[in-house]
Amino acid sequence: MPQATDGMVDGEVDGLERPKKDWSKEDFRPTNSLTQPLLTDLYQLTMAYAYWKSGKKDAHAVFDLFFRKNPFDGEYTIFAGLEEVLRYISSFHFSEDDIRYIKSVMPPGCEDEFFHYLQDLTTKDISVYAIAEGSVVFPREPLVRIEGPLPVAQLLETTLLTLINFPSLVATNAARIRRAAGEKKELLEFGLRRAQGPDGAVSASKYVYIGGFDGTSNALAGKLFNIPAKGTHAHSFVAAFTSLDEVKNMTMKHKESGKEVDFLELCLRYRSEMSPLFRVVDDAESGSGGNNGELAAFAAYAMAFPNGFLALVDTFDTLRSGLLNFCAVAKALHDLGYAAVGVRIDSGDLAYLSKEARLLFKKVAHRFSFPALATAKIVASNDLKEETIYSLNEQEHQIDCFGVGTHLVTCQKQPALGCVYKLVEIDGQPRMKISQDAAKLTIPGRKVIYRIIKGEDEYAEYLIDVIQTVDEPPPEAGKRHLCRHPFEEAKRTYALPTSVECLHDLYFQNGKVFFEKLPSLEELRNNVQRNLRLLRNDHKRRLNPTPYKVSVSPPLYEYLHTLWLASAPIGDLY
Ligand SMILES: Nc1ncnc2c1ncn2[C@@H]1O[C@H](COP(=O)(O)OP(=O)(O)OP(=O)(O)O)[C@@H](O)[C@H]1O
Ligand SMILES: O=P(O)(O)OC[C@H]1O[C@H](OP(=O)(O)OP(=O)(O)O)[C@H](O)[C@@H]1O
Ligand SMILES: O=C(O)c1cccnc1
Ligand SMILES: [Mg+2]
Repeated sequence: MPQATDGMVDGEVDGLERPKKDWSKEDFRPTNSLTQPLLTDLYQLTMAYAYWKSGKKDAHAVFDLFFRKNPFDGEYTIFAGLEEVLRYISSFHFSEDDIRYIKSVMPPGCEDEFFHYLQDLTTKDISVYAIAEGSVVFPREPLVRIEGPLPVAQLLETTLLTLINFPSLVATNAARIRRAAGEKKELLEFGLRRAQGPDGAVSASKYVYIGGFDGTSNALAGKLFNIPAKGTHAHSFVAAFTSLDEVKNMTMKHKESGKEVDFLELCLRYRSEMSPLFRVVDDAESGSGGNNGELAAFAAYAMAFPNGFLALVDTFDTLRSGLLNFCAVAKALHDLGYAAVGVRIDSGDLAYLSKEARLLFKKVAHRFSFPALATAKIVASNDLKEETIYSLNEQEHQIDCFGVGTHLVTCQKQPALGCVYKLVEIDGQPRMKISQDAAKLTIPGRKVIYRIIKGEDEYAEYLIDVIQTVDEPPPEAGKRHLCRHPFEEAKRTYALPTSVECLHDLYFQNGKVFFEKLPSLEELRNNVQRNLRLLRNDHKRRLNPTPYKVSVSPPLYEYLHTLWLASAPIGDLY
């Protein structure tokens, strides 16, 4: 049985050096077999037919995928899902069975030749430009730019959106919870049972790891993505033991000497000696102190995992039973040469109970010459969310590890990110979706984003992003660059870059994925932390964060406004 040195029972992957990702060894297909060309809205297929029918099958289209508002009342988003997009695009193909189905649902009268066209359709003429996965991104920035034949690029819309919206949302949620908890705390994802189905769960486990969580209870996600799989135990394990008789006469050997002792007897002796510190009268017969079933469960778990003993202490009474039973078993383990790990608290006032637990650990550590107990790990769970963690911080909690499930994986505070996919150019002609609401205008044409960075090394920070047309020269380090608000004329600023990063890169062309540009999950996780370090604190704070500036270059401003005026009809008042 693999055991974690940090006490959580965990999978073998943790603690091992992770080898550099070798993509050639992978079957580069979508993780979820539901990710296939038919996983789209029917209207993509009907539009593809109408494009084909009207002679637009070879029109060259450019689509931008972007969102308009950051989630969770925040001012940043973590971009995630690109690898799955590439897995999907590179394996895109309609099966014969798909074609039969499409024929059956398309309006009657569609020409047969279209279905032959669909059957032979590939993404070999599609190019995918994107921002690196794990980057911090902002409203209106094209996260992905798809170029290629109109019907094919159109058919990708819905699937790409579903492959990016949830991953980016849940990775952002995780990054926010990491920020609330602080760098030093351990964060575990416990959401599988409450997630929106198997894909919601597995995706969440993957992307919250990228966002800054340390591990997951989801064993399949651990296996699929090499994420540390970790966990404690449930209330059912405690409830399954009702009396001390169930672990009576079980002996345990000393780790070094091999000397055998009656483990339960040792636990009972310590419980009795410790009970005054817990202000209970310990009487194993009447059960007036620590609950006997609970002690039996803890003893059984400790015997199974002597190096990884972490007890769920809130089944009966955290202060009077759970913590007492834990300390007694921990001391018995200590006598046998093992180190207990800690406790999990899953109900009640988590700040108060964690502080009381720490005090009791310190008292027992001192009284029983058992110093390691003073720093035993305290895990907390129970409906945790970002706000609760901030509140627990204010109350000076003593929690070392947060187990977070429902709110994290379902993104209860904001259950969807609103990425959209808009046509911005066709056959070299710019396209713009006009709206009364300036925030909803699309920025036309093929564009690229530059991120202007101020300062170096530990003083480096993101200053402003500037969207330009692909033909413009990039901003240069050390040269003032004029950046304009995309829609408000008076809002302009000069920015002086110390360095400039081009955010877009080419990831797929001529049917080939540029694997050398794809990071491993570990590298993605590091990329998120690097990006967040470079983002100023005022953009990241919880309350009323400052919006990060996303600007356009003067030529793009002119281009966009000329097109806007040309496209907006003029009214006639009379
Ligand atoms: N000190 C605290 N400050 C702020 N929120 C807390 C604190 N302690 C716990 N919470 C949160 O308060 C909520 C308590 O949930 P709830 O009222 O269901 O109580 P419970 O402890 O689960 O009780 P029960 O055992 O009766 O189900 C949880 O969402 C938990 O995360
Ligand atoms: O509260 P969440 O953030 O969703 O975290 C996951 C929850 O799932 C478990 O509870 P459950 O009652 O299902 O089982 P248990 O017996 O292990 O507590 C765990 O104890 C947490 O309370
Ligand atoms: O391992 C745990 O403690 C765990 C796993 C899933 C859900 N709640 C808790
Ligand atoms: Mg629970």
